[in-house]
Amino acid sequence: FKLSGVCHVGADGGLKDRPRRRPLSPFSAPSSIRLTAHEAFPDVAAAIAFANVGDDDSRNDGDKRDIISHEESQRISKGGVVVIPNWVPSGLVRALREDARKLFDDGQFQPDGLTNTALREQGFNAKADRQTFRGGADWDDYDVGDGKARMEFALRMGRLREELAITLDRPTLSDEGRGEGWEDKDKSMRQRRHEITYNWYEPGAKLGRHLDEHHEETKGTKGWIRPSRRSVTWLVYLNENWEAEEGGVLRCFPRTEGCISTNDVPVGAHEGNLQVGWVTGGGDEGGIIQQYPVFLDCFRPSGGAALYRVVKSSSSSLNDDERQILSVRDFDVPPQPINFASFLVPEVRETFEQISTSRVDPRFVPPPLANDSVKAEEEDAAKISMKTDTVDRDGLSGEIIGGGTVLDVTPAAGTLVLFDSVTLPHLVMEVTGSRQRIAATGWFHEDSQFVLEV
Ligand SMILES: O=C(O)CCC(=O)C(=O)O
Ligand SMILES: [Fe+2]
Repeated sequence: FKLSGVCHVGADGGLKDRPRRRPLSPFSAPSSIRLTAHEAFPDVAAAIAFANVGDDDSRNDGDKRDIISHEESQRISKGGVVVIPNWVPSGLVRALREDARKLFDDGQFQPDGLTNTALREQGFNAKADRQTFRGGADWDDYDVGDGKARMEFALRMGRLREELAITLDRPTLSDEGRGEGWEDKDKSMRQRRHEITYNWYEPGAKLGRHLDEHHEETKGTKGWIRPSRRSVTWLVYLNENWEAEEGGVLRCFPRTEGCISTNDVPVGAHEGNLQVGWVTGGGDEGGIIQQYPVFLDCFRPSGGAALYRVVKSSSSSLNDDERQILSVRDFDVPPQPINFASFLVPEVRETFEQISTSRVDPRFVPPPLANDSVKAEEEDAAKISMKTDTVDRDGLSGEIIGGGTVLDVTPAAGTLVLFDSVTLPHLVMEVTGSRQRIAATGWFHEDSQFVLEV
């Protein structure tokens, strides 16, 4: 085994003063996975851990780069999308693709994330809907497919998660917790804290615009149940030589490049309060329209909720941020569909953009409004086609709409995509070619703000 890369994370002297770094050995990759591997493969688990740390990926070669760069992780914090081609070595990509195919042939995938069309017709349609191999109990189940490749990949993702816990200053990302129901004899009840899955789109399948996580207070009776929530979304595509004409593009809706580069308030959550929108403010600097995340605090001393933005103080201490309350008075969060703008002071209301509304997110619609949502989806499709400008970054193209942009990512083998799970709407365009679109996808979790005792 190559041992040269064993200390690759610690070897970066530049990381020393980042907060809360935990000592990281190859074996501190998810212990949950390691334990199971030992159970199943007592002697190869260690071998994989070592072999993998020194793998021949150029990103880990002598340039002492981390598993992702500091700039890349800052892009997530600022509300951007990180896209890194060839992040997973091609041999591992091939093994995972073959594994997914085998699992699919064995009937191990389940329908998941039904499109609106399917909801209307009350049924799953393989030609229209995405299907998933749930990581829960099965990701490290050595009885099916290529468990060794899946573990090697899980270790790699575990190292990335540890890195993000530090660089994003989201310390509870590094908690490995087995997750809910792990002791449960019924496998289907078991859940990992950090989700890891394969997903599969037949030709014709697509996934509507959505967010991967929402503020618990907006979830009605489904809120405040789980001890952890989705924090960072990751996608790794497995499709060899995927061509643009084959469709299946991941369409993301980040802010503009200018806004991302000037944003100094971390997106997603502030002191446990999740982000629900954006507001324009402070005039435009050099032609750049600045937008700031708007957070929802539902634990105000009044017992009600308030919307606020964070104003960075001029002092360098991170704890000196001030909350600028943007709502007229404290309020009770109503049931869906929620229009947060109605609680805002008039000056702010005009530029407020809610991240997720029933109009732009088909999954955010309560059942009685299903027909409206269809209309909304059509309106939205029209809006998406109204392109006003284009951007080009690192060969990725997108079109600017409203206060944000559209960023399209081709699902090419080995490409890693990362973004904050709360702040970034996205969708998968229809697969128009004749072959399946296959990806490994997952969510790194951080602690929920709190959990209701039931
Ligand atoms: O497969 C993709 O590119 C995105 C999938 C997705 O958005 C999801 O599973 O939530
Ligand atoms: Fe998603």
